[in-house]
Amino acid sequence: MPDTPNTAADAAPDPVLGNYRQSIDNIDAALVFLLAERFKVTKAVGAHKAATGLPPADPGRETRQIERLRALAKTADLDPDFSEAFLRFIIGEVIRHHERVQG
Ligand SMILES: O=C(O)C(=O)C[C@]1(C(=O)O)C=C[C@@H](O)C=C1
Repeated sequence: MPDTPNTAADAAPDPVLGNYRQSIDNIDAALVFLLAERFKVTKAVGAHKAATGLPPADPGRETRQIERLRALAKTADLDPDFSEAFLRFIIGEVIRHHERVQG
């Protein structure tokens, strides 16, 4: 996976902190690629919805996604409230994209 090098400002004099930051940078890069893939798919979904007259938002689907993500978060020892807020933020952005496509 391609990555941009750290700036000098990121370089930590403490090697332990430096190693942690290297992992954080790798994880952040993965998140960006994962989000890019998700938005590629939702862009296609938005085009499909516009072409077939489906509404931008599907609240039932969102409820099921959030329920599932909250359960996964608990299993992963991640705060379920944070996970829900994160997913709601992304879905909100997707719905805005869908609405723009529908005009
Ligand atoms: O699954 C859909 O119908 C989508 O448009 C995708 C998505 C999502 O981002 O996951 C976005 C909006 C909907 O309200 C539900 C889910």
